[in-house]
Amino acid sequence: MNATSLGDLIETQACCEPKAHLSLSNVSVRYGADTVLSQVSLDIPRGCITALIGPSGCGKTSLLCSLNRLSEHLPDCQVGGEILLDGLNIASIDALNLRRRIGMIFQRPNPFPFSIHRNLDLPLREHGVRDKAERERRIEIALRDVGLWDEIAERLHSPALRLSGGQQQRLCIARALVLEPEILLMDEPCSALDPLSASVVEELIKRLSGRYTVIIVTHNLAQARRIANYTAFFWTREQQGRLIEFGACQQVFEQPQDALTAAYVAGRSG
Ligand SMILES: Nc1ncnc2c1ncn2[C@@H]1O[C@H](COP(=O)(O)OP(=O)(O)OP(=O)(O)O)[C@@H](O)[C@H]1O
Repeated sequence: MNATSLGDLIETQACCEPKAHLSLSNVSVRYGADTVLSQVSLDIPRGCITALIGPSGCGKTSLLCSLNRLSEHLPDCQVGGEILLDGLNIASIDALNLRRRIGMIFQRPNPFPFSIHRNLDLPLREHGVRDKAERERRIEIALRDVGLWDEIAERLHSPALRLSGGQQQRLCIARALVLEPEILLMDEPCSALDPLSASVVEELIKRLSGRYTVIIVTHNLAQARRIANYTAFFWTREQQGRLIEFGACQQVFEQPQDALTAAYVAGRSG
């Protein structure tokens, strides 16, 4: 991998604290006998947006799912190597607590088939927030954070599935935020939305950086350039996904160190 140290990278990215929030060492992902991602070592900077890019099938989603151990629920999936969250191995963290700290947003908005309010109240209850006033406080803050409060405050108890696709996706982001996470994993969060809703969600992701560490999988290279501070480029070699290059977004797009990266970001491959 052609990457400078995190300290060097941070100097070019004033928005970020120089500490790694997640540290990956030799992470690999297998489904049964097939290794689909091999030997990924990467420090994810705190409070920044890191985009994972690369052609279809190179293991971006598999990597994302291993970061909050969602992969444990995928049949035959085995994750090797070490993933540290603030220096602590995620294998040693209780899974419910880990998923509170590391929220996930999927490609297709997936609100629960309940009211808008219950979509946010339920996770709070599940995570043991017993005080109703506290739950209401957090629900309002989360809805304000995603810019939904003014749009839906009058109909909090109406079905979430009646919201537009873009509003549903923002509700799903609020559902993660209401648990006061540190990290948000986003798997192509805009790709199923119409262009206007996609740009609203993209703006929201930009606003969330700084407060949260965001790791976003995107096929939209223009989007990665617009919103990411850092970019990790993956490629499949010998049938295994590999991290080819990681660096400040501008460097990866404008001065890639690897010929594969250069071809991909220029649209000549993948
Ligand atoms: N649950 C699963 N069981 C078996 N193989 C899987 C599973 N999920 C993914 N794979 C395989 O792992 C490889 C990597 O898939 P993954 O979805 O992680 O790649 P990706 O880079 O996110 O692709 P895309 O950009 O198309 O979403 C692919 O060959 C895929 O077929």
